[in-house]
Amino acid sequence: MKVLVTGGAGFIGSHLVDALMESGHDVRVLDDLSAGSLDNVKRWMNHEGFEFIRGDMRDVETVRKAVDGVEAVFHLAANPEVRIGSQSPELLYETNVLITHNLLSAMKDSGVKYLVFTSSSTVYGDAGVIPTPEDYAPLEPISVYGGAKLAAEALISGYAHTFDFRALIFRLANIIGERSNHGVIYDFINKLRRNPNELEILGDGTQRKSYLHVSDTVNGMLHLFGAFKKGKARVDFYNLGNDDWITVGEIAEIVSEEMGLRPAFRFTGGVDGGRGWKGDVKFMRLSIEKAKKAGWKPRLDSYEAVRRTVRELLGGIQ
Ligand SMILES: O=c1ccn([C@@H]2O[C@H](COP(=O)(O)OP(=O)(O)O[C@H]3O[C@H](CO)[C@H](O)[C@H](O)[C@H]3O)[C@@H](O)[C@H]2O)c(=O)[nH]1
Repeated sequence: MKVLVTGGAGFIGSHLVDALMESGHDVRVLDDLSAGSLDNVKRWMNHEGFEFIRGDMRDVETVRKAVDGVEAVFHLAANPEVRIGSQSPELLYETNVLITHNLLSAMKDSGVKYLVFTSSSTVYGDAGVIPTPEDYAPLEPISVYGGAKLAAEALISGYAHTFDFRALIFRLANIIGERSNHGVIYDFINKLRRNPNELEILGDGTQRKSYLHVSDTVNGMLHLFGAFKKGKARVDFYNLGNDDWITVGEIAEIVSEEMGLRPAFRFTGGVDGGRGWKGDVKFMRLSIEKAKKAGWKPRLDSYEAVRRTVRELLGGIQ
């Protein structure tokens, strides 16, 4: 199958590209390299069946060229920073909603049959039910980022029903692993490299969320896409996460231990009752029963995924 991966030079995208190439698909990547890196895909650069387009999806013509001739689009291009919502809401709109609309607009005049989208747990906001199932309502995001992801989901559903393609939407927990270049583990490692004696922790450290390793994420996406293709649903939704969860304070302990340090922890206190920033969901654990029933389960729990990621980012595991 010939596929387009938007954001394919990014963190999750490049791991997905590895898996797709390894299973013999033809892969075209569209990436503006704003957060991703050519290094992440360099092993495929001179490979038959691999094509790289550097381009910004805010440009409609770029997107139109990228979808030409592909059967499926994996849409991972996005700005993943929840925390910038109060300073740069327009940027989150453009890099999550506008680019998705440009993609849908290009897809309606093309032969693309499937769209796979990486949405986020943040669409649930401060969910009243934990673990939160896919049919939880009302969806009330508390960040501009979560709102942008939900808007993108809604547009995808509307376009899929109107223009006869099928869409699979993943609501991801906190995804971590090799090549990630943002988020709590990356931040803690960098802070401790700068000052090994003290670690600043945003919020009160009790923020508790599910973390899923990128290898489990990509396995889940491809397994469930295979199942989705055999089914009939026009649009379907799956949470991908873990059955357990871990606090930011516990993550700080694991990072310190793996770096061989015993820093003093300095909690900033944060906003709105100990959140790291405005819009930071404090408690997040998704129900993954639907994905499990379809035959997927994570290999690493949240604690194992965090420890493995710390080792990967420190350079121990390639
Ligand atoms: O230096 C830091 C950085 C983060 N945190 C805390 O660590 C937790 C996790 O923060 P991340 O930045 O790692 O991740 P987010 O929960 O904000 O969001 C991540 O997971 C979401 C889904 O759950 C989205 O998909 C999003 O794109 C992705 O970055 C937060 O509670 C935050 O307050 C700190 O205490 N100190």
